[in-house]
Amino acid sequence: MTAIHVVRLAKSFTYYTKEVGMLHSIKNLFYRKSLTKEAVKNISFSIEEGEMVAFLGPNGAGKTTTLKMLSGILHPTDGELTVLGFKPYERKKEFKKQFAIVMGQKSQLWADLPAAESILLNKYIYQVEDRHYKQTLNELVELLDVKHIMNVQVRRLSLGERMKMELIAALIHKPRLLFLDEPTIGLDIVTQKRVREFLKYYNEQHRTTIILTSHYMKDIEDLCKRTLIINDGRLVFDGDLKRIDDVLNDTKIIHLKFKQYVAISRLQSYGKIRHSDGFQATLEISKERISMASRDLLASYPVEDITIEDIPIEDVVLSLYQRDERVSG
Ligand SMILES: Nc1ncnc2c1ncn2[C@@H]1O[C@H](COP(=O)(O)OP(=O)(O)OP(=O)(O)O)[C@@H](O)[C@H]1O
Repeated sequence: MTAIHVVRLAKSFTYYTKEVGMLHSIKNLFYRKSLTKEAVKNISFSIEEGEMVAFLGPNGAGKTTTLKMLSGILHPTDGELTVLGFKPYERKKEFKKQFAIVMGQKSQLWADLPAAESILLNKYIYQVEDRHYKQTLNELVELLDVKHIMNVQVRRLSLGERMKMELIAALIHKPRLLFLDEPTIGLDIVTQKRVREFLKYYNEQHRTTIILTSHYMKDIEDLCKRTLIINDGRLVFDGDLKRIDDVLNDTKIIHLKFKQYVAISRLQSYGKIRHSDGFQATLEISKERISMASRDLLASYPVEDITIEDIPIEDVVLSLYQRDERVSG
């Protein structure tokens, strides 16, 4: 079943500029210059129930605006939008019961109370039956290993502990759709991994549709088979991020360590030189030529060590932000 269906969705904001100074303030009483910002420009996509999809893009690309339209906070300017069979902007009670939002940078728990109290409050807001509440709470508490801190004031919890509580509070009513906005931001590597493992397991067990934004590529690589990339309000990539390298990038990186000095000019014919000091060199060589070039380098120069790497996925994604056309992966 399709969870989210979006056709030519668009959102523009009209806002007013105001110059500084008394004279301008008086002028503004009679005349205000209005500007229009097209934050989301005719994007179309569908997400099936149970999918875990990443939503990426540079700052100001239109991610939050899109997520706000999907959750009913903003009304679209144009286009069609169906989420779990509802028009989100109608804000029906039944729709609100079926999704949850977790934001890494903004807590939804009462800071002065233990998380258990906020979670209980959500039970009443979402009218979760006692039996289901106990069952879900036990499952989540066990999976996230937080039994010992359920009654600690939220403001006393570490960032990682708080994020686990945010997840429990968001999932206590078993939403069918979960929006995760930077869920691992600021967490140490071990806790990031723990949160990722939990999300993966939870998605597999409950088939909850999850949309995730994150600046950590590891989150996306580990969790999402599908990534939507938005740039300047347009959808520029829809596919598996692992495939983005095949589609967009035709080079690899080769690191060389020499036993003796090798002049930079002798390496230029192999490809683009990223760095060279005579004893170490880093080159970008086309994927087609990489095996021949490495054989040749080993045979012709006093090579002590050689490693071949893919271009980091962050760099490939960055190159996509600088292009205009859409790419499929
Ligand atoms: N209420 C508003 N009025 C005017 N412009 C807005 C409004 N909300 C967002 N914008 C503009 O729309 C564009 C998209 O903003 P949005 O917050 O969706 O980006 P984003 O991809 O979530 O960025 P970030 O990663 O920085 O959070 C930005 O240029 C932003 O300044």
